[in-house]
Amino acid sequence: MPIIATQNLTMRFGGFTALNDLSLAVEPGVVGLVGANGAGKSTLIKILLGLLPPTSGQAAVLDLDVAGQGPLIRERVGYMPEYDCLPPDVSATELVVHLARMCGLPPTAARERAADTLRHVGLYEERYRPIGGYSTGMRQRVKLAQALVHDPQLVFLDEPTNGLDPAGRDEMLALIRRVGTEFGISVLVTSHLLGELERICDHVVVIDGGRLLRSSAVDSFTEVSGVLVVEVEEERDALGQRLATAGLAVRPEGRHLLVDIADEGTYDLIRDGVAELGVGLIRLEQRRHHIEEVFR
Ligand SMILES: Nc1ncnc2c1ncn2[C@@H]1O[C@H](COP(=O)(O)OP(=O)(O)OP(=O)(O)O)[C@@H](O)[C@H]1O
Repeated sequence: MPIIATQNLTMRFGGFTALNDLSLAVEPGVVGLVGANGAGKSTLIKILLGLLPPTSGQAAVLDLDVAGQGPLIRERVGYMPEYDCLPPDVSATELVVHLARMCGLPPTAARERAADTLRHVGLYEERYRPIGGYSTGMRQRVKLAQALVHDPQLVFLDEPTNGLDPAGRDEMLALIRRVGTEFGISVLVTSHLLGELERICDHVVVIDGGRLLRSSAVDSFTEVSGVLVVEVEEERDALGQRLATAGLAVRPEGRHLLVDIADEGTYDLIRDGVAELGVGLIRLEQRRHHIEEVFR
């Protein structure tokens, strides 16, 4: 059963079309929703939560119709909004316990669930301090915790890596992947960066100007290419010259050489070249496409 299905979904704000005849079906797993700023990602999420009635078309989440079953959808779906409106003078614990109580959990269960969830997202002692003093990364974690505290089947995460530095981004992406794999919760995560979603998603939906560009498994975006990545401990350029002299198409990229695979003999030529130079071979693998290349 698809977790999200839309049919000819269109959303107009006055004369402006934010979503244009969008039809898609998404299976459980970690799903990326990619598009430039203004592509319509947040609008789609609000429609899927039953908070914004579409101009036309249908949409269902977990087999529930957004038109009449919004409250049931929101019971089963967690939502991490793009912009935060976290109260600065309460602690993460107080906020998440409060939101768990609002979802209907009894007091003791709400406290236990909040503590577990905050630990899972990586907030420990600091969870007792007021949110006003938190870093952007900690605030994003609080937003993630409140989306997870009522044990949803599915979470919508709107730009969860916004404002994070590279290390913070990596940690957040790893956390999102764990939500999908270890906690068994399906995820719809938005980003304007294709590259970061490629690393953690099973499936990617790309929208542009409110229209569907592509909806496919990440594997099919990142098929192996006909290029080998070769990394040696030293003598990269000498190896490159040898391979070029032997007739191979070779070019340097960063610390590696990229070698076009002509035929099976290509592997033998690389092996012989490395052996003759007496250097250590660190990496020899077929390069995979990156999603970004598909859209370039
Ligand atoms: N309530 C509204 N009234 C008028 N226009 C709106 C409204 N909400 C969204 N839009 C417009 O619809 C388009 C899509 O907005 P949306 O927020 O869905 O984009 P997005 O892909 O989430 O981008 P971002 O990451 O920048 O928020 C934008 O051009 C936006 O200005």
